[in-house]
Amino acid sequence: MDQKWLHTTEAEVGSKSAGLHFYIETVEVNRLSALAFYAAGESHFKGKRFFWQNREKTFTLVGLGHAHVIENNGNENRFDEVEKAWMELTKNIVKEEKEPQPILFGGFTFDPQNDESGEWDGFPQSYFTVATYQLVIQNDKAYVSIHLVTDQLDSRDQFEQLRMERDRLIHAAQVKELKTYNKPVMVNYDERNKEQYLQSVEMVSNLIQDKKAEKVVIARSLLMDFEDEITSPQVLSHVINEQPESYLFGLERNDLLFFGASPERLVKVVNGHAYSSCVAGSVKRGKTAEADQMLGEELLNDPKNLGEHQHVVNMIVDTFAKNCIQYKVPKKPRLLKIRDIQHLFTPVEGTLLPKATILQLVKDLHPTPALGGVPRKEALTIIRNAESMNRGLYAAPLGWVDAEGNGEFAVAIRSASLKDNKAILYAGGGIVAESEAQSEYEETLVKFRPMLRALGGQLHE
Ligand SMILES: C=C(O[C@H]1C=CC=C(C(=O)O)[C@@H]1O)C(=O)O
Ligand SMILES: [Mg+2]
Repeated sequence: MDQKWLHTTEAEVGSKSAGLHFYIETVEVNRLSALAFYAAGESHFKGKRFFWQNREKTFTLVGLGHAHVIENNGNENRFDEVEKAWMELTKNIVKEEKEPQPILFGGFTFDPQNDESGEWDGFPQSYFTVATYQLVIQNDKAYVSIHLVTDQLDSRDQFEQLRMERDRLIHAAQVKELKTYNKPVMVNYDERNKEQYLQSVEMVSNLIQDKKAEKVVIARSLLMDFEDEITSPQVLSHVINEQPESYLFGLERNDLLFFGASPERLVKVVNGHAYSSCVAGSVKRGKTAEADQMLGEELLNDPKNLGEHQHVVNMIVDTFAKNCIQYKVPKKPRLLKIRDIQHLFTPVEGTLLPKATILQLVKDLHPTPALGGVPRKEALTIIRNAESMNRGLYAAPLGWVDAEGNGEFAVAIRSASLKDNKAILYAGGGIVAESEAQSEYEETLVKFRPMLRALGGQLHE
């Protein structure tokens, strides 16, 4: 097996009382399949895996096993708690130039105050892990790191075992031919609470006409039953093959897999520079190039969608104004076209003030009016009352941060959760005064498509 040893290091980490040691060993390996690496963890690490790929496909991350878990059930302070725990764990780590560092991957649920029972029962409000085996593919190079966080001073034997398992995983992932996976066979499909959703949209749009709020994003869910149990490499393989223009993600916790293909960045930080994107306002793709262009032109000039969009721009710009030395934002939105849908899109970027961190930005930005509404607090109360579901990680910040404070979070839309032989898909849309229930309903159908397709469901095409 071709692999180049890069370095092994050890640091004393954690709060003083914890007395923890963080052992890291990184090797560079010949190009391998990220999905095959993930799949190689099927028997040993099921329920403790994650997969992430950025929109540009320049960064792929896979985690198998848990070296360390940071989770909590806080509300407002949950972002600070995760940040503090992560800083404590990594403060003594010596950074090796040009090599991936330990990465913390996970998400914050959409709304800790939602107590609706369902597939998210028992899921922490913040859930982050450092993988035992971390695969990073970037700049055409692949790196596999072993992470061990332990209170044992002499971990040589344990580490030797970890190396053997690492070599097995690498070997399994250096496949010549990629495995192909069948589509799941669906046996039942249920648009849950469709009537209630239509009524909620009416009700919320009336509230907005009465000036009780300016914009509120209302979502619904769809249930699919399958003949057999589905594995997470199986669904991820379809998402990877079918949704090239999006952030691709999968996060397992026990018997739940949450996965999706989101076009929307919440925030990315690279060396003190921050990037966000306002994505709100939608229309379907056209069947021909001309029809597609016409639909796009209409979207760029449609007051209802421009209204939906502007709320997001205003809020993200305010957040950047507060956290940045300088920032820039284009005057007008442009189009973001993905496989099934086109959106209004405005990128925002800025140079961060020294005290601003990625997790503080996530805290300030979540939920943007593309997922929550305006005013934020009123919108969240309306959502809690109007939606008969718990969003869990749907529409929530999901992503990663490293020890230097670089990282990226997407908003986990176009997503679904999977347990045994059942999947629940999520989609919503921004309701404003001009919203009509039927066309909002149709917009959610388009937004369900990516996950519906990945799961072998019927398509309204
Ligand atoms: C809430 C969702 O989409 C948001 C992102 C882009 C466009 C949206 C819209 O036009 O309504 C939504 O704000 C979803 O896909 O479930
Ligand atoms: Mg919309």
